[in-house]
Amino acid sequence: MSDATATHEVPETMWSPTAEQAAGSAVAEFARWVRDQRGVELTSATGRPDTDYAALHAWSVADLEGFWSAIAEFCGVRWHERPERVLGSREMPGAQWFPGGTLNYAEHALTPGPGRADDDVAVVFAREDGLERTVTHRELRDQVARARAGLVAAGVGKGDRVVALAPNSVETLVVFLAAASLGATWSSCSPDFGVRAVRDRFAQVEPTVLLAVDGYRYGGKSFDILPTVSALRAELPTLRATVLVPYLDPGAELAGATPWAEFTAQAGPLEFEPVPFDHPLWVLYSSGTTGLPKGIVHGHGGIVVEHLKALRLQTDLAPGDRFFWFSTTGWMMWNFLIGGLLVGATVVLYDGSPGHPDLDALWALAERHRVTVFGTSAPFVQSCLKAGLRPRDTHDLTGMRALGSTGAPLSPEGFRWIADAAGEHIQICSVSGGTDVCAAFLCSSPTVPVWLGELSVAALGADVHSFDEDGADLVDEVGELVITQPMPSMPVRFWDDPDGTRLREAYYADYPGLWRHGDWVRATPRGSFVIYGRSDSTLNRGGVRMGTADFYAVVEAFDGVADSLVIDTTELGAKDEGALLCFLVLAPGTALEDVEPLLRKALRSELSPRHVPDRFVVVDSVPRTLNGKKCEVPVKKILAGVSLEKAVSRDALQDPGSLRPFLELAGRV
Ligand SMILES: CC(=O)CC(=O)O
Repeated sequence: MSDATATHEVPETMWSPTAEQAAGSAVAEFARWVRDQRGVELTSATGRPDTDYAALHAWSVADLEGFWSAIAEFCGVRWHERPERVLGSREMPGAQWFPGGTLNYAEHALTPGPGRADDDVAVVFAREDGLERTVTHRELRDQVARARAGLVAAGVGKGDRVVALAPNSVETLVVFLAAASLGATWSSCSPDFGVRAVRDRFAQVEPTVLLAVDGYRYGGKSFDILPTVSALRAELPTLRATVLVPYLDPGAELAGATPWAEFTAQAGPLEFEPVPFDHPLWVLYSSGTTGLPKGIVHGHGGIVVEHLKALRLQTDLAPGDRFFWFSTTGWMMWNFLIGGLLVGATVVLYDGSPGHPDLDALWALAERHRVTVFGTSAPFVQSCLKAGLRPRDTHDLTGMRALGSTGAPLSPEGFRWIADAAGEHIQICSVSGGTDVCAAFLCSSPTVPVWLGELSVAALGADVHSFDEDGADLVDEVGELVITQPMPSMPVRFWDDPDGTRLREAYYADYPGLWRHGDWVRATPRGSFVIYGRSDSTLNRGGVRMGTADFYAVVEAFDGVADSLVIDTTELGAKDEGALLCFLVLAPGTALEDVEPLLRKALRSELSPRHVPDRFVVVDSVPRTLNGKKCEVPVKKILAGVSLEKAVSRDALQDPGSLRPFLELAGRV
C-alpha cells in the first residue's frame, strides 16, 4: 500500500513531558518497581531506563508473563484464589490467562484503596438539561449493595444476564456493578437505539433482568421510550423482571415493572462473588452493520488487568483525577470510562448531546467539574475546530492535563486545534483499538512526546505490527495492523459461537494464529503510529491504495464541508465501476461549485492525482452507525448492487433515511 502523506520526516512535537513529569509518572514508577521487585534490567540507551518507554515496551512483549504478573501485583489485583501461572496456553485464539485465579471486577471498583476516602466523590453525573449529581464512594457502595439485593430478589445469580436500555447515568453504573459483584453478565444499549437494534443484541444473550428508563433527553428534546421498552419486553421471553428508572418523569410507571425506588429499597450486603479470570463480565457488540451483531464476551480478569494498565500507566490516572470521556452506554468507551473507578479516579458521566445547547457544553462541564483527563471523539474535535471555538479563552482549562481522542483518526489540524485552542500544556492522547478488546492497541504514555498526527506509542503488552500481505514487518510504510501475541482483554469468545468459527473468521483468517485488526497503520521508527482508516474500505486507485482517513483529513479541513464519505467502487464491479465517489455534506451557505475546484486541487496536491474523485455528490447527511462510525463498507456494498438487507441492518444506523441517496444512485429507488 502506498502512503502519499508519509514524508518520513519527524513531525513537529506538539507536547513533551518535562524530565520531572516523566520520572514522576506511574509508568516510570512501574519501571523502577519491576527493576527493584523483579530484577528486570531494561535495556535502555537513554541512561534513564525508568522513563525509556521503548525499553519498557520491548520487555512487556518479550516477557508477557513477567509483564502481566507485574501489572497484577503493582496495580493491586485482588485475587481470591491465586492463579497457578500467568499464561496457560498462549495460542491465539484461545490463550489461557491466569488459570486457576479468581477475582471480581466490582471489588476493584468499589474497595477503598490508598488515596480514596469514603467521602471522596466517586462519580459526577451531568445531564444536558442541567441536572447534576455527585456520588461519594460510600454512597456508591451503598447503592450497589441495594441494587445487588434487588437483583438477588429477582433471582439473578452467577452467569445470568442483566441488560440495560439506559443512559450514561448513575443508576446504570450502579446496576452494572451490582450485576458484576454477583458474577452476572452485563450488556447495555443506549436508549436512542431502536427496538430492533436492541432486540438483535439482547435477545441473543437471553437476559433475566432488564434495566430501563422511561425516556431520555437529547439535543434539547425529551424522548419517551416506554413504548420501546414494552415492545422489547415482549421480545425477551427469558426476562424475570424489568426495573424502571423514572429518568425523565418522576411519576413514570410501566405495568409489571419494578420501580427503581422499590428495587433499591433493601440495604443488602456488599459481597463479591469470586469468579474465574475468564468469567464473562459483559457482552459488547461488533458494529453490526450487517447480520446480527456479534456478541463479544470479555472476562472479569482480562478487563481488570487491561484497564488497570491502560488507565494507571498509559493515562497516569490516580485518586484525585477527574476522568471524563464522552460516550453512551452503547459504545465501549463507556466501559473504559467507568474503569476510572478501578484506579480510584472520579468518573464524570455525561448524558446528552455533546453539541447542546452548543459545542461549548463539554468544555464548560470540564471547567465546572475540574476534569483532568478529558476524552472525546475525533469528529467532535473537528466540529469544534470548524466552529472556531477557543475554549481556553472562555474556560479555565489549566487543570486539564490530557485530552483523549478516538473513534476515528485525529487529523493533524485536530492536533493543532487542541494545542492552540484548548492549551499547549495538554497532552494529546490519540488512541486506537476497538470494541473487540475494549482497549487501545495504540495510545499515549506520560513519558513520551506527542508528534503531530501520530499516536505516540503501542500499548504495553500489545505486540503491534504493521504487516505486508506476506506477513513481513513494515517500518514507515503502511500495512495491516496485526497483533502477534495474546492480550488478556481479547474476547473470551463470541456469544453463541460454540466452536469459535466466527471468532476465527473475524480476526484470524488472514494471518493464521495472529490477530488482524482491520486497520491500516504505519509504524514509525520513533515507536509512534499513524492510523489510515479501516483496511476493508481502502481507496484503491490504479493499484495505489490509501486509507480513507487521509482523504477525510484533506476534504474536511475545508470550512464549507461539514462531513464527507468517500467510496472507491473499483474492486466491487459496482454500477459506477471504477469510480471514486465523494459524498459531501456542505456547510450552510456553501455551494458545490464553490468548493469542488478547491477540493480537487487540494486532493491532487496533498494526496495524488489518482485520488481526485470522479464525482462529488451532495447529500444531507453521512450514514453513521449508532456509535457514530461512517458506514463506508455498507454504502460500498449498496453501490455494488448488494441488497439493502444484506448490506446493512437499518436499525444499526443513526438515521436510516441517510441511505436514500445511495440507494437512488444504485438505481434502487
Ligand atoms: C479505543 C477505540 O478504538 C474506540 C473506537 O474507536 O471505537
